[in-house]
Amino acid sequence: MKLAVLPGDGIGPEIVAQAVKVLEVLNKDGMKIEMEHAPIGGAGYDAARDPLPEATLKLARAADAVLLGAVGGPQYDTLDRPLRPERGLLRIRKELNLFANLRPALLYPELASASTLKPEVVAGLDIMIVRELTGDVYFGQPRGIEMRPGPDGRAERVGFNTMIYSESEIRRVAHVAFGIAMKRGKRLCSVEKANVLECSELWREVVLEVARDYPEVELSSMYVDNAAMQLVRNPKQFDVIVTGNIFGDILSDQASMLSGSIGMLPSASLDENNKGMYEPIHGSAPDIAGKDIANPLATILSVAMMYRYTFADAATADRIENAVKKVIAQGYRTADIYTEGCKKVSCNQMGDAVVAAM
Ligand SMILES: NC(=O)c1ccc[n+]([C@@H]2O[C@H](COP(=O)([O-])OP(=O)(O)OC[C@H]3O[C@@H](n4cnc5c(N)ncnc54)[C@H](O)[C@@H]3O)[C@@H](O)[C@H]2O)c1
Ligand SMILES: CC(C)[C@H](C(=O)O)[C@@H](O)C(=O)O
Ligand SMILES: [Mg+2]
Repeated sequence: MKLAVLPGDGIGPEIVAQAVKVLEVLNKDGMKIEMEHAPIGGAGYDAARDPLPEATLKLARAADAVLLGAVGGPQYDTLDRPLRPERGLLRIRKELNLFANLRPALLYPELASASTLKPEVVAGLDIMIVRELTGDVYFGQPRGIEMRPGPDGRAERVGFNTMIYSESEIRRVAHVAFGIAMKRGKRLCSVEKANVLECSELWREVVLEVARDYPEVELSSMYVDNAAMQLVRNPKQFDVIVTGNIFGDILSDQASMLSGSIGMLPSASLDENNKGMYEPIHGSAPDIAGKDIANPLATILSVAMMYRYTFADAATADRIENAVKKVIAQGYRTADIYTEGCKKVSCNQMGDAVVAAM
């Protein structure tokens, strides 16, 4: 297996190094994963004046899977938009056609007290958010900032983006979500804003059409503002959520806090053949970068997802997830999930603890 490893920026290299330790253990046990590192995001810009250097994209295309840390940082925020780290991430998702982004929010029982919500609200939480990843307002044209006449007739700046979905884009991600629901609790909630947006109206219609192929799945629809509220009021009402790119981005960060920390949520971004890119849902966390205090578990759990979805090796995925369960049960905590009485560890120490638990 060939794995493209793209650490990126900020805490990216720190957390990816811990996931690489886990992969090295698997290699020692005979797995044969060939890892090749390449720059992306700000690191890509620094190396090649491109947030997605040609060589990185070539490596990612040739690889069986991609492991990514995170991109972005304040030093890049004033670059022209096409040169910004985030654009490199969006481009690799688009280039590899990774339209289905799986973001599981799962609460490890010992972390109930790390969540900012009451333990009884989050205990037993297990939600899968399926976020469409290559469409929506992220990629819609036209977009830009330009001068237009203002209310007083004088020119003023106007910023605009386009929210757009075709029925084929909605249909393919809906099929992925229904398929996942079939393997879980058979309940799917489609989240949109059909009361206001035509784009969402079409989303709702197409999801209803796809539902005919999955009579066993109980489908509901919810407006995104209500969904944001319900996720905090009673998150356990959800099994699988399917939603568009921007709503999924926001709701998954929100859902991450139900599991104790954004540092706990992994993700898989898949194409139609389950080839994929794996990354934590969080960003490069510039505020804690270089301090060896970031939580690497979301990245390590992303490696488990890689085994489950791209390599179809559930036993290895279980092995990694069980090691994470074990270190949490043993009381190891990075700062973001620390509660009194636990063992506070650094990013590196957490990686070592997972390796020891394998
Ligand atoms: N997929 C990605 O690469 C990705 C995702 C989100 C944001 N970003 C980028 O990251 C930069 C920072 O964005 P932001 O601050 O809005 O979001 P962020 O996710 O980087 O950080 C938000 C907060 O969560 C904390 N945090 C995040 N990951 C953590 C971890 N593993 N362990 C402990 N704490 C963690 C951070 O310290 C910060 O306080 C921006 O440049 C943004 O564009 C990248
Ligand atoms: C950095 C940004 C482009 C990205 C997104 O919005 O998709 C991030 O927030 C994420 O959730 O992966
Ligand atoms: Mg996000």
